[in-house]
Amino acid sequence: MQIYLVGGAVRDKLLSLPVKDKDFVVVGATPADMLEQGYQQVGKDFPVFLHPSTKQEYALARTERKSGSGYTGFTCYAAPDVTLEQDLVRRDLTINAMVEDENGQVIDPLNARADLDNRVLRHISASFSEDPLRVLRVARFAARFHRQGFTIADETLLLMQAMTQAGDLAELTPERVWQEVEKTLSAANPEVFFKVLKDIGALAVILPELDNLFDLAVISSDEDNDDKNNSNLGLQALSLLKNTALLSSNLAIRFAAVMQNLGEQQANIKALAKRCKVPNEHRDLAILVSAQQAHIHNALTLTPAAIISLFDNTDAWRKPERFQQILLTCSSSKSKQLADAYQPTQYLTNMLNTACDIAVQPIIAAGFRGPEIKQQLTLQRISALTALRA
Ligand SMILES: Nc1ccn([C@@H]2O[C@H](COP(=O)(O)OP(=O)(O)OP(=O)(O)O)[C@@H](O)[C@H]2O)c(=O)n1
Repeated sequence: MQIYLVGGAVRDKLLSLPVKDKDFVVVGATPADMLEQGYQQVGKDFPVFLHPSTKQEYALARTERKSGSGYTGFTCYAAPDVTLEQDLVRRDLTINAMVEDENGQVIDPLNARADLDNRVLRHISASFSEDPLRVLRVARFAARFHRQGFTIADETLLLMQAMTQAGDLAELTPERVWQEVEKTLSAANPEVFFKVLKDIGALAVILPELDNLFDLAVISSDEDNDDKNNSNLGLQALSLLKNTALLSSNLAIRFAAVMQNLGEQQANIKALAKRCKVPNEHRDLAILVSAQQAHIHNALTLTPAAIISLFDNTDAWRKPERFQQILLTCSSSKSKQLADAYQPTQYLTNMLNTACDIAVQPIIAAGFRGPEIKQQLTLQRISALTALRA
């Protein structure tokens, strides 16, 4: 049997990027050969094995044909006579179809190196369309490798568009969509993913709530808020995401950034989050940002009572770290200002620290009971903020 390193690890190595997972393809072996050597079988449908000590994935070379609809509608043929080239041809992109042998020699039967060198994301063959998830994967790779200069080949973009128009994406469950979105949110330029999907009509299918924003004009006249290129709320959402990605790698913050223009339509954030099983932390941050951003942008003009309400509504008392995440997400909307020049951050942080200094024990000691305690606390907090502003 011959064993080769394959896929993302070879690609990332050639791009001088850190290699995360190592996948291997095994040519000329049977499942029995693998088990005999101590490998553990993990794939039910595919012959995939874990190495006895490293636990890395070793898959027998296989050919795949789509036999029905859905994720499981594949016929897979793995046998010792499947060649390396046959295994590579069934894959998605040329840059993902190079291997490295045990001596570190790159083997490239599909001539993928040229695409890697020219920074092109190109599908390998028409069988790309057998897996609709690949439409999202290509958009994700475009987001991840944008900084390295990668663009999608015209013919690949056309195929992705054709697959979308043919309704292929309906096969994707919301959970699989979210898995790709989540992976994308950690990419260097997550906004590119959404832009690619918008351009080919796929965003309307997988995230219609976000897609609708592209039909809504930007109405704010706030000078330093508006990038002239942001003619609609969708484009503006993408530029907010772009700015936020420069400020934070936190996925909840990045998710809240791209959702924040749903503003008035928080029901849509809830619907999207429920359908896609978005983690609660992400959902809650997105809802709070979209609900409170207008108040936060105007923090310097708010009355002390309104500031205390803001802290109540965001539960800043019990969750000061999340409150900082809300501020960070809001700060990214000021595209011409750096985040540390966003005045509400320092201002509200000072206010919160001051209000938090009011202790509850003296209020109880003074004889207040039940709901009166909260009322007194609020009054004293408001007085403290009024004194601070004076
Ligand atoms: N829908 C898919 C999923 C995977 N692959 C192939 O399987 C390899 C491994 O897949 P995966 O680990 O998901 O992706 P990587 O390319 O390794 O990228 P990442 O760094 O995101 O894991 C890919 O390189 C690609 O050759 C494919 O052709 N079609």
